[in-house]
Amino acid sequence: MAQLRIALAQTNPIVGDLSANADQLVAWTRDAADRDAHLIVFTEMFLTGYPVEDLVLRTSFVDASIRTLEEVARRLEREGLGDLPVVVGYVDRAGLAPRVGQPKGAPLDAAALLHKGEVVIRTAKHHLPNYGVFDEYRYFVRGDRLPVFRLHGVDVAIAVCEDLWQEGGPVSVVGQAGAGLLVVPNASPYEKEKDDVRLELCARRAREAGCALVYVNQVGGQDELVFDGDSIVVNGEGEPVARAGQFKEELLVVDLDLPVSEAPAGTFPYDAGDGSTITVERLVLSSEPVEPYPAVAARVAERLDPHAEVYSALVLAVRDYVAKNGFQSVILGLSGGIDSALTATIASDAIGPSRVNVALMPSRYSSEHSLADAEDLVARQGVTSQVVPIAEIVNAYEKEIDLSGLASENLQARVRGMILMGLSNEHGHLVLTTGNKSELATGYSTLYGDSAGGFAPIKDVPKTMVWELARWRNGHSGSGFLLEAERPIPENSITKEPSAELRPDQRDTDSLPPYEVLDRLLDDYVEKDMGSQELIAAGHDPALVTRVIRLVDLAEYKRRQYPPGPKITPKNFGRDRRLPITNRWRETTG
Ligand SMILES: Nc1ncnc2c1ncn2[C@@H]1O[C@H](COP(=O)(O)OP(=O)(O)OC[C@H]2O[C@@H]([n+]3cccc(C(=O)O)c3)[C@H](O)[C@@H]2O)[C@@H](O)[C@H]1O
Ligand SMILES: Nc1ncnc2c1ncn2[C@@H]1O[C@H](COP(=O)(O)OP(=O)(O)OP(=O)(O)O)[C@@H](O)[C@H]1O
Ligand SMILES: NC(=O)CC[C@H](N)C(=O)O
Repeated sequence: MAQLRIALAQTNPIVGDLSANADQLVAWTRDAADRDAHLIVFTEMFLTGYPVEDLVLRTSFVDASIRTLEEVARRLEREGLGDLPVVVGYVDRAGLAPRVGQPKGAPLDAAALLHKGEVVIRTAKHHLPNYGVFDEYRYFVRGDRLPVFRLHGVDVAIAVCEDLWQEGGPVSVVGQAGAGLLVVPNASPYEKEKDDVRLELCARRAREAGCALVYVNQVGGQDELVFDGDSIVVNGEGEPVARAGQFKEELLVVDLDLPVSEAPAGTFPYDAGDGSTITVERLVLSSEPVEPYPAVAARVAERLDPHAEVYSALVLAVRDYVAKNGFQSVILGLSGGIDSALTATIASDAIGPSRVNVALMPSRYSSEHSLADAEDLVARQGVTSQVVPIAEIVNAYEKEIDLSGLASENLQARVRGMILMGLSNEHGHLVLTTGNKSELATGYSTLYGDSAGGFAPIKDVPKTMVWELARWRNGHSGSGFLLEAERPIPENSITKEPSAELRPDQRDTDSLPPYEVLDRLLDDYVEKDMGSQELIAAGHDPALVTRVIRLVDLAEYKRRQYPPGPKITPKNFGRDRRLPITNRWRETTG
């Protein structure tokens, strides 16, 4: 056996900023070298960021990715870091080396090994995820090899993200190739409770391969996705030996005792068990085991509880959307209700209350407690507020154009949307949209009104979870967020009955069933894709099934115009659920 110290770079790359990502790579590699690591592993497509979507279809982008990789290898050598091998993800193209059956030049979701100023290994993801939020058949061709490099006597194999999740392919030949360690760069987006799935997956693959496994995941927000980190190291029996924290950058350093190999270098084809042939390419970097040294205690970070996890995902998503898109501040309409209260709190926790602006915009139908509850939140959190009464603006509008009923109700929401966009234009604030998933599902929002804005932090949070998160946050001050206030959300905003206040005494339940009933039905229809017969068989009221399905189906056009917001459930509106707007398919109940 031989010891190796592995550094897992759980980093937050910026999509498209290749030079900033390269700078990060050098800085983290220096840190790993200072901590005497023998190998550092970065995340999938770290140099380009992930996902880069149609950027990979541009030759200039792929060229820049390859050029950046080669430059950073040379730079590491120049800066005295070339002796520390670096595994890093980037975008390459097929055809630089012969690959059977692949179009020359098609993009690859690639990983490389950098050593002594050179790119010594180039490989690519074999299994391309093409479900849920992933579209990788559109972008990439598959890799067909498993590189194995000998480092201080230990054979280390490299595979990329989805290769772990599917049977067959490179991971299935790791055991046959006799590797002593498998390292896997990942970009695995967050969804509730996915950390349990990942740990189980890593453990199973390690047992199958009979070797330790190092799983390095990205962290940070990228449009609708948020990456939670949760990098993991398991031993050959599948037992966890180290684990990074969630939603934070971290250089996780772990010492492993690994078997020494003497297999000869060379290239060998293996039947991968999925109809493909995987070529194992062996390279020897160094055969001499390192002198035994005192191991550092590995960190096994505690898991966040389910509410802390979702809340942290939302906070990180807002923080990164704001920072990565160059905003200094945000603005939202604060009604005294729970949706805008939770959105304001997430924003304060993400960027600090001094950068959060709220507009209190009472109308002729606003209840007294609405303004009082909104003012209460402002006082608790110290956000910057302004009161803009809308009654006169609405009156002036109605003097010129005759609107009644719903059209007149919606006008109020639209006037508010216009005020927020005006303040955004004037001061450069990002407008946060406050709708939750139950409203998005049923179309319970006004186009160009409360659905206006730039980023929608709680759009994937069902209303019942909005209340749960608000209660959780009030019970967890000092959880490491930027807002220091005790109980930042007014109790009244949590306990009062929800109302859009667009007409006197309006209640959400005038148009919608109680949210506990609605959310259960939406979960089955939207997330589990059950048809009407199945929904009724599952115990939902048939009349409600017909009504709610209709609302959901007819609201597709609204959802397409809704701002992006972070995915936290297994199926968000957006990348996970794509339905035609012009669509006459209706579920029947009989
Ligand atoms: N297929 C389609 N493709 C493209 N556009 C389509 C369309 N069907 C209708 N439209 C357009 O959409 C318009 C109707 O949509 P929209 O103007 O939004 O209005 P609408 O959906 O009719 O009304 C808004 C609903 O949301 C509720 N609301 C409003 C504000 C806040 C809250 C809350 O509590 O959060 C609830 C309100 O009580 C009401 O039930 C039509 O006039 C038409 O122009
Ligand atoms: N009086 C108001 N002042 C400021 N903003 C408002 C006001 N009323 C509504 N809004 C904005 O419009 C959004 C939709 O609010 P509305 O009251 O119609 O329904 P809601 O979904 O119950 O939201 P909330 O729980 O935040 O009240 C609010 O979240 C808020 O951003
Ligand atoms: N980037 C990837 O290949 C990610 C796919 C994988 N199933 C995950 O969510 O972790």
